[in-house]
Amino acid sequence: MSEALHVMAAVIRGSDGRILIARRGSHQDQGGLWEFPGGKLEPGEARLDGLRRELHEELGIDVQAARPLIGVLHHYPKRSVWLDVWLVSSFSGEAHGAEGQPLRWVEPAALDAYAFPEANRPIVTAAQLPERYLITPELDDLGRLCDGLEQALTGGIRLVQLRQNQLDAPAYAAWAEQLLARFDGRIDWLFKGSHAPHWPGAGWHLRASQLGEVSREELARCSGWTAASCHNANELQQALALGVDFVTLSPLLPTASHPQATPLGWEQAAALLRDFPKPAYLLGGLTTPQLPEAWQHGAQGIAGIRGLWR
Ligand SMILES: Nc1nc2c([nH]c(=O)n2[C@H]2C[C@H](O)[C@@H](COP(=O)(O)OP(=O)(O)OP(=O)(O)O)O2)c(=O)[nH]1
Ligand SMILES: [Mg+2]
Repeated sequence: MSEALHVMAAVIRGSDGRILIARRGSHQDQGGLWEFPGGKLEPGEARLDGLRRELHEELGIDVQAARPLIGVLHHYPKRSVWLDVWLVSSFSGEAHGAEGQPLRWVEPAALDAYAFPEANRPIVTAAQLPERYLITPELDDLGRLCDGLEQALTGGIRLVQLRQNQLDAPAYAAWAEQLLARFDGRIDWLFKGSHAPHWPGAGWHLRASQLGEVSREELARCSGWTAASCHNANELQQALALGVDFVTLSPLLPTASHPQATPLGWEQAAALLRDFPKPAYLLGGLTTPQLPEAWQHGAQGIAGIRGLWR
């Protein structure tokens, strides 16, 4: 990281949820491609100051609320860049291309249609994913699960992993189909299992032990989000090599569901995520008020069963 160019960049989210992108000039590095506005941090400059300065210079806006979103170290043939990307959720002024660059406000899902530099793939994913990832508790009754999910939706949850380790594969598939029908389009689901789920748009969450078994071809059969459970540097590397969209990293703190596991703690998690260029949710003993701490330690947000249920 020391020799990489430290670049501050912003995912700027307007009040309607759309995201601002700009087109790089043809004379610039990565010219002609779309980017998240920003630029090089100056020597001795604090990160947030650099972000404010760049957005003022390039867009004529003043940042009012921003927090870290994702850090991506990327090696281009001619230079290495550390893209230090923040989410800007409030600003004053009217954004305009102060350097003559074209701008566009885009729905998060539509970002996939734009050509970005190679380093940007995980930033686009981070811009599309929410800050919380709910993992369902194991319940013996589908009706109770539905009631709890309705409450979670009211509380702003929209990304959910169906974890029901008490069910065999056919029973699990039956629940999955009923839940897909019932919550039609309101939840982004990730399912577990030995094969990619075949339902359109359904995601797939791999156990750590599947990282060495699943092929990239099998992963590509999944039309929704792909994710993996990771617990150490080795599993994070495997997840990166396989090419999942995001991971969970656990256990952060002691939990009731995994009492025998040794917790990572905040500092070790932050050290692991510094070198990991994909969105990661911290998991284990966390609740919503700890989100800002998770962001400060390099995470996309938090995942949880009990901590996010109700
Ligand atoms: N701002 C920004 N830079 C990106 C993105 N993706 C990506 O690979 N980069 C690379 C391209 C450049 O090598 C570097 C950013 O430097 P820059 O050219 O924007 O720096 P700057 O605004 O200070 O510009 P300049 O005055 O040197 O032209 O990071 C992105 O989404 N936003
Ligand atoms: Mg720039």
